[in-house]
Amino acid sequence: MAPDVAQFKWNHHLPIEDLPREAEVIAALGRQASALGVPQPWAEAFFRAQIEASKTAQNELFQGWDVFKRGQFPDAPDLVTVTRPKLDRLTDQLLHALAENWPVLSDPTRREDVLRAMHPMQAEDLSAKAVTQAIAPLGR
Ligand SMILES: O=C(O)C(=O)C[C@]1(C(=O)O)C=C[C@@H](O)C=C1
Repeated sequence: MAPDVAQFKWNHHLPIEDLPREAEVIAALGRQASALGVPQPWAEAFFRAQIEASKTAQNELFQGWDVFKRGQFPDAPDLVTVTRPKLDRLTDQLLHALAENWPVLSDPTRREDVLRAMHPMQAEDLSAKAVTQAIAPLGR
């Protein structure tokens, strides 16, 4: 999703960081998480990490586009009507997956297993920095 978000922001010369949006997303997720049995502080830290990883990925894209003086992306989807609703659906799925797997995620003796299970993420189209940020809460 980060490239869709970044392309729209590039086209419209918008900053990558949107703190009011972050606060809104985190507050809503914290409430929903606790209703599903995932402690609110843990859920907030987890989703904050996903946001940090997203900003890292977007900044890395911007840096490359700056170097090559990239023009507009003609096919960038609209952030408000297309990409954010998609992100919201994905985030909701992620929240339910966390709730379902909470017994394992909250068991300190399973921490190594959880981190090992995240290894395939390294092969995805994300920098090591973004991956490390995204999975950090799982090792705490
Ligand atoms: O919705 C955006 O504008 C995004 O870049 C996504 C996102 C997020 O991960 O939720 C990430 C960074 C912004 O500061 C706000 C939100």
